[in-house]
Amino acid sequence: MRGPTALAALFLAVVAKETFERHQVLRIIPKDDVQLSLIKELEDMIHFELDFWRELSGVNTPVDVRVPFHSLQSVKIYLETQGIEYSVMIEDLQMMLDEEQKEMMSAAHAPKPRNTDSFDYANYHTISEIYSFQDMLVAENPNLVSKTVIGQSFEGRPLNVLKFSTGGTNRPAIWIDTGIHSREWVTQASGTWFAKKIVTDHRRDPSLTAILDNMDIFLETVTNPDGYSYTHSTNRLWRKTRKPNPGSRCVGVDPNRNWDAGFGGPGASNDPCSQIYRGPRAESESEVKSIVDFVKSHGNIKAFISIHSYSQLLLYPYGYTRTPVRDRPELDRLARKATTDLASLYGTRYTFGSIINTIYQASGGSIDWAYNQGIKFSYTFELRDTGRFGFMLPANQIIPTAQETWLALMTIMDYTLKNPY
Ligand SMILES: CC(C)C[C@H](C(=O)O)[C@H](C)S
Ligand SMILES: [Zn+2]
Repeated sequence: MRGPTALAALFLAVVAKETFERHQVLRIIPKDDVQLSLIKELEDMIHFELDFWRELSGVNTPVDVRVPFHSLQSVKIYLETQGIEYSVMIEDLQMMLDEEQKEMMSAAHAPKPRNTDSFDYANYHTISEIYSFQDMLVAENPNLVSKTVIGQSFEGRPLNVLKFSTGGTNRPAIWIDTGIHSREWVTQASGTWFAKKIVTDHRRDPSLTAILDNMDIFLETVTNPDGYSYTHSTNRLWRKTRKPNPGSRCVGVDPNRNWDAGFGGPGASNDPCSQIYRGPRAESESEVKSIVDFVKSHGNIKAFISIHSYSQLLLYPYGYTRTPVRDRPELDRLARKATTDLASLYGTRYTFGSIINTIYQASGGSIDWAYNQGIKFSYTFELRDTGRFGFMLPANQIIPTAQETWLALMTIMDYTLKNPY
């Protein structure tokens, strides 16, 4: 594209992008139930346009919230007059975004990778770069990797799933998804790294070879493509899908509240403007329904792992109820071993436990649905970090994050192989 059209495109790109000058991310620590309800009231003050990065959970559990500059003074006065302790986690969000953009722009000038060996795993990529990576990986490894399109997003993008298989028919399988929340960029990047790792280590790592001699792995790396594309084009902090909500000016459904598991209960919102809007009905989002249909038609998925960021947590069901799952002791033991193995590489410390006891109540979540389908080893990861950068994790942490997470994934996959059910 040359001349005026390129200039117009650049102008549109600059104009279209939402900016976050002097937005701050505050970390609020509610000390008691009174302060919890005061923060809940803050969440209901929609004119403040608060974006909760970590939802309200319990006493002494941090709540992270992005506060637009126009609300900053009022919110700080509200907190201070109520004696609610807070700290500034991110001073100026736009400065972090500019830094990230600069890194991406310099990486974008690098020559296009001709193969998956020269792909730049240490940087964030656009959806088209990830799609072409997927096609290169398939082309380079026809005997191990294939691509299945399990459906289309609302805006018509393919929902690509990479299948890693050494043969057999309908073997027991592992499901891994990354990027269901589009702003959690380290997860799509880690998923891309996982895909290459499987190909690199197959026939070299005895544990992975044993897994692939007996099981298949299904990996969806861009699980919310419309949202991911929107984080590049318009709003870096977009979390939901991009389907308009009839009767509302607000767009999108939280794809991790849209599953048929405790759907519509506490821990989701019926407000289309909420970041945790559950949608008009369970499985209303094609990005969710496509996975549901795929898992049901496959019928032999033995582990379901959904990867998010941030907070460094390994979570198992349930999120929608305090009732412990039947397999809680086993899931807890496996989570302990997986997080220990993860920490063995760089010392990254994870907390583990059930969703509702470890982070907050969340209804309509993917792994609750998977567990209720009979998929015992259902886990949600929350990757790095614990809030210093949050969703804006610097690209130099992509590979270390992926490497350490892979150790935990191998622990879970190896255990699944050795404990058939
Ligand atoms: C299982 C839930 C609590 C995971 C969480 C969310 O969907 O809110 C992500 C970490 S964003
Ligand atoms: Zn998430």
